[in-house]
Amino acid sequence: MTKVLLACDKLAKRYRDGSGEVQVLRDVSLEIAAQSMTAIVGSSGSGKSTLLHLLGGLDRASAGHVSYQGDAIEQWSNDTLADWRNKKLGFIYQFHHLLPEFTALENVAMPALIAGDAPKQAEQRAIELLEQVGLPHRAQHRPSELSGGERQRVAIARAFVNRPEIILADEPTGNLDDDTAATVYQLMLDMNQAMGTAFVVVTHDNSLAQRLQRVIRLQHGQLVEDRAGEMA
Ligand SMILES: Nc1ncnc2c1ncn2[C@@H]1O[C@H](COP(=O)(O)OP(=O)(O)OP(=O)(O)O)[C@@H](O)[C@H]1O
Repeated sequence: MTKVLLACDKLAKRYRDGSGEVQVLRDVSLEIAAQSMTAIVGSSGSGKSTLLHLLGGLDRASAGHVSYQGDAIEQWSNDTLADWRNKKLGFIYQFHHLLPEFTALENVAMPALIAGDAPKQAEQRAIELLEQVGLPHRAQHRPSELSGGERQRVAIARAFVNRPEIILADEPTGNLDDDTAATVYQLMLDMNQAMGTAFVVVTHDNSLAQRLQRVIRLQHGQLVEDRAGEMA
């Protein structure tokens, strides 16, 4: 049986605004298996980013549960959550969020240093990852000296530095042209194959989503479709 890494059960999220409550997610239950690749699609405002944030413990649900290997994360303290996010999860965003004053190498090494790795060890791991994403020659460049696709590849390398079990990616190719987006997608598929890291990828792009193993669709905050993609 496949190991379930991350799961949510009857998840709901409501926001209060001036005129009352807005229900952004309702009754979402799903399981993410180890080493799997899942796309979350749906129109703008359907709740994709909200779901990803709840799965990553970046926000708290209004109702329902998120569990990691069977442990309900809402029971954890903020310190435990932060430690879990640093060591077991990787995050990739639409805008790379690289630190502008640091080199590509330093950006990739940063989460390893935060996790307590020795600087030499963190640097060595960052060099290996920059090689894996095809950018060893850009290690000493700052983000402003890199192309959009290169920055996103550095962000992918950074997401892997602490050997996470799962990477949550929010529109990782949303800011790239079609060809660069396809290359970055292929890189994520290759990294999944090479390291067995699970991915949950929020995307607007149905054709890229279709290249993953599983495609989940949200509509008005509800899970309306859960089907196999091409990779299945
Ligand atoms: N902090 C907040 N307060 C109030 N409403 C919010 C808040 N965050 C998100 N929303 C609302 O929740 C809904 C879902 O937002 P979410 O960002 O999850 O959608 P999405 O599917 O990721 O959209 P997109 O594809 O445009 O990024 C939207 O209607 C949004 O306006």
